[in-house]
Amino acid sequence: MAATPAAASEPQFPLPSILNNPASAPPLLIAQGAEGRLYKTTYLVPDLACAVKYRPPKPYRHPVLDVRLTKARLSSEAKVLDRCARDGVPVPALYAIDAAGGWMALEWIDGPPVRQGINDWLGARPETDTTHADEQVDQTPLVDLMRRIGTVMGALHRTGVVHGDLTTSNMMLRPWKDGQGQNEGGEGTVLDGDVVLIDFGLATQSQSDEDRAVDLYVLERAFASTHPRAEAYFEYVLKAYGKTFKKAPSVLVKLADVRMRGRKRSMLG
Ligand SMILES: Nc1ncnc2c1ncn2[C@@H]1O[C@H](COP(=O)(O)OP(=O)(O)OP(=O)(O)O)[C@@H](O)[C@H]1O
Repeated sequence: MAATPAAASEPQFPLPSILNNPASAPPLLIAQGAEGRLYKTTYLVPDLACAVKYRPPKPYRHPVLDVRLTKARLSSEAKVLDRCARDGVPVPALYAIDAAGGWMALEWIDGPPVRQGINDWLGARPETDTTHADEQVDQTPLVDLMRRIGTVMGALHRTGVVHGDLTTSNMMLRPWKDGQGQNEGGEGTVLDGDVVLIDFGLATQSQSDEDRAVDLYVLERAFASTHPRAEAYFEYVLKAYGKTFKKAPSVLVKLADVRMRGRKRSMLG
């Protein structure tokens, strides 16, 4: 969705003070979902961009219940972000939170969602390029990205967190510093960047193979429907994941069960 200045979209609720502060850049509405809104502004100093996730009050809910629910959800999201950051899982840094006020301020990730990177990459290539993953030397940057996704998923699971809503829209590509990771000719591609996981609104803490396998399955399904031309590349996510922590191979075995159940369910309608 295209970003619009917040003032132009006339919210029917007062914005929290962090978004009205004259010392910060005027908030830009980046995304609006059923639960919340995502604004771009600045934090503390004019050149530190930040993302403010705001969950406005829900008029259809009892106000006491509404505050409790919003507070619980934001606190749980913040706790997960904190845990990930502590263990080196790439997630946006948490700058500030007012759970009762319904908002948290996060590091601004200055890159596109992985979904957009992959679509741009595929869009610049003829259809036939992507059918046989192993034979396409030209697709190396895509294979590399798939491996980076698998490694990040492994880091997340190793830390005891399952995301709960993994899609290529909930991963962003944080640009590399000059020269980092570029190929020999020094040329960058639309797939460059560190994979950063976002949107932990449905995340839970779990160490179970089953929960981890379902997390992978959700991503596998989302990947196949969002990027059907690149479906064959998903195996690189799983191969990389399998090498990340001791229990990863047993999660992959469990994934086969989860897939089977998924197939049965879709056959039964
Ligand atoms: N830290 C960030 N930096 C830059 N852009 C971000 C950041 N976090 C989110 N975005 C952008 O805003 C969009 C929505 O963010 P997010 O998915 O976290 O919110 P949401 O869908 O409203 O959350 P929820 O599913 O918990 O209601 C993302 O798809 C992404 O484009």
